[in-house]
Amino acid sequence: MPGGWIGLTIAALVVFVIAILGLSFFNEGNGPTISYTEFSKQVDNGNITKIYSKGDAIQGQLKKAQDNPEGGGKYTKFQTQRPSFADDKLWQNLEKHQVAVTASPVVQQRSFLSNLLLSLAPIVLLVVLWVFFARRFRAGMGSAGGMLGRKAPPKPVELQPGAPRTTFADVAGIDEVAGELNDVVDFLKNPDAYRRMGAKMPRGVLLAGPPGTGKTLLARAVAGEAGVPFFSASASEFIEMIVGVGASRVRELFAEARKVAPSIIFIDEIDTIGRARAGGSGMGGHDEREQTLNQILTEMDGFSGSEGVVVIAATNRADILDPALTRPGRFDRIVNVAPPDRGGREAILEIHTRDIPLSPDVDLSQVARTTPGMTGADLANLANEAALLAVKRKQDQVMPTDLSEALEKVQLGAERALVMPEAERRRTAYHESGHALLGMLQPGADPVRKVTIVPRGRALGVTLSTPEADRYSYTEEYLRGRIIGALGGMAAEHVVYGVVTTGSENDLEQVTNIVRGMVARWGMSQRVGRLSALPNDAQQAYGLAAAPATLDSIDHEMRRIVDECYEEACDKLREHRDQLDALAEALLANETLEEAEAYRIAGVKRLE
Ligand SMILES: Nc1ncnc2c1ncn2[C@@H]1O[C@H](COP(=O)(O)OP(=O)(O)OP(=O)(O)O)[C@@H](O)[C@H]1O
Ligand SMILES: [Zn+2]
Repeated sequence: MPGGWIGLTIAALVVFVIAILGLSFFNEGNGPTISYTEFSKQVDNGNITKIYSKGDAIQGQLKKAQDNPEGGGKYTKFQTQRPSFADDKLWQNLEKHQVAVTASPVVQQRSFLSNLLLSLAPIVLLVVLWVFFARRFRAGMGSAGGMLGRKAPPKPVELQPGAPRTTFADVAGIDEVAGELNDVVDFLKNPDAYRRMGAKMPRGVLLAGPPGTGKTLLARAVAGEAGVPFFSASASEFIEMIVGVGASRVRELFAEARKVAPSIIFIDEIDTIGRARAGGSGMGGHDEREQTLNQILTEMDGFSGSEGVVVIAATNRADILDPALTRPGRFDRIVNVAPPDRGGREAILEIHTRDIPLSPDVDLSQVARTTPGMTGADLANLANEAALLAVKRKQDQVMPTDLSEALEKVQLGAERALVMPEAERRRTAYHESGHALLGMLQPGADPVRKVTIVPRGRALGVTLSTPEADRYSYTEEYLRGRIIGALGGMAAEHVVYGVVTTGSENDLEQVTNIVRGMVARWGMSQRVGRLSALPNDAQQAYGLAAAPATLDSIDHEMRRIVDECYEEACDKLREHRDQLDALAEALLANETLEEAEAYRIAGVKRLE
């Protein structure tokens, strides 16, 4: 247990310091140490009154004070050491000068230092005990730390009862996300109602999204809405500490939170400890990470679910997280926090200019239009920079020019390109419109729920289609429709620009998966026939493998189907070009279109 050796180290240091102090204290009392030559001279001069000797160590007193060889005034008391090889007539000399000599036997006496230590032993014991109990006591209070290089752990931030609370009103542009967190708030407000019904609440919520999208803000808002204490820690702080401390800090944090439950624990940057474990245990830092992660998982497993402690974690790398973290009963609720669209940006700007006097000429919706790609943090920064400029210029209001100059500054200062070039936005708008329009036109296809050109992860835009009800099997027509829809983005770029970009990688992956299944697994190609032409593991274990000729025809058939679908996609888009244009323009203006809006703009009646 680290506490033990930390305590011992401290005690040892304390003893050491006291010993040094004690030594110098004793030295003071016995005067400076002078050379034996100097001592002999004083004896010859008859300037010694008495000495005390123990072995060859001599302490003594002068008649007349001499200049201190160590500097700092005069001395009368001194000490010195007689060299073992000295063959002077010391005794005769002392006698001659009538020096009083006292001596004590060497054998029975311990050395000066051990004498000192022995006399200090009770004190040392007390100090050790004190340190030990103080540490235990402090650890029990959940705030150990501050001693000897041990980094003081972050103190849980509880919301002060009187302090202004963060609420959902402070969060804008991510309404869906706030909605998803509403039942967490509800639960925290009234855990008893849930307990009575035997309902289990999610223990962990994972907020996933790029930096600055308001994940921390959201977690605070959940606490604020529910009026419960908020404990915040950053996962990286756990592993910066010395080995073994990360896990105990986690334990402390959860213990504190349980004491005041219902409450929220927020763990930022969970990916720093929650990365998928690369096989095999690595070096020290690695183990520390794992121990800390395991402790978090253990604490979460320990929840009965009705204790009312909800853990909210944030990451911008949800893709690399250890699957153990997202298992049921842990962070089983993943909430994606995307950068805001135009409407969202306007709302965020409104929040962050609440306390800034704006000139009536300032049009926030115009500012929102010119800031695609910016996150809530970027916009908060923008508003602040504009206010700073206005102050510098001694204006009493923020003018449109302040905002546009602040925007330039913010964009220049930001490392990443905040704003997608207009040409690329337009191309993305066409790409997504292609997916969406073909999805709408395809009979039997899943309805288009949402189209957006707000980037998510590595995707520049997203078209979301989900079925009305669960599907258990698929017709060939449906699968072709899916392929056509997936090729819609590339086809739209082809039709509108005549060239294609790299933006269709994921689409093509999806297409390949579907068409491989059609040809090699589901018997939808006459040429390959009704057989499972890509053997599964079990079949392979029996040595079953597709013949080269079969592989050839699979390849041929996959290409044929995809080529046919691509032709059809391009033809359809050419035929419905004005609908495609209308969708793309609407996307450029609004960035996100919901289902009803999208169908209305495309002029397509939803096929039931
Ligand atoms: N949706 C939003 N509405 C209002 N303000 C926002 C929003 N998103 C971010 N902000 C502003 O940006 C600041 C920083 O956001 P926050 O720290 O919550 O982002 P984050 O997603 O936790 O970022 P990181 O991943 O870097 O920790 C907030 O304090 C707030 O002022
Ligand atoms: Zn696409």
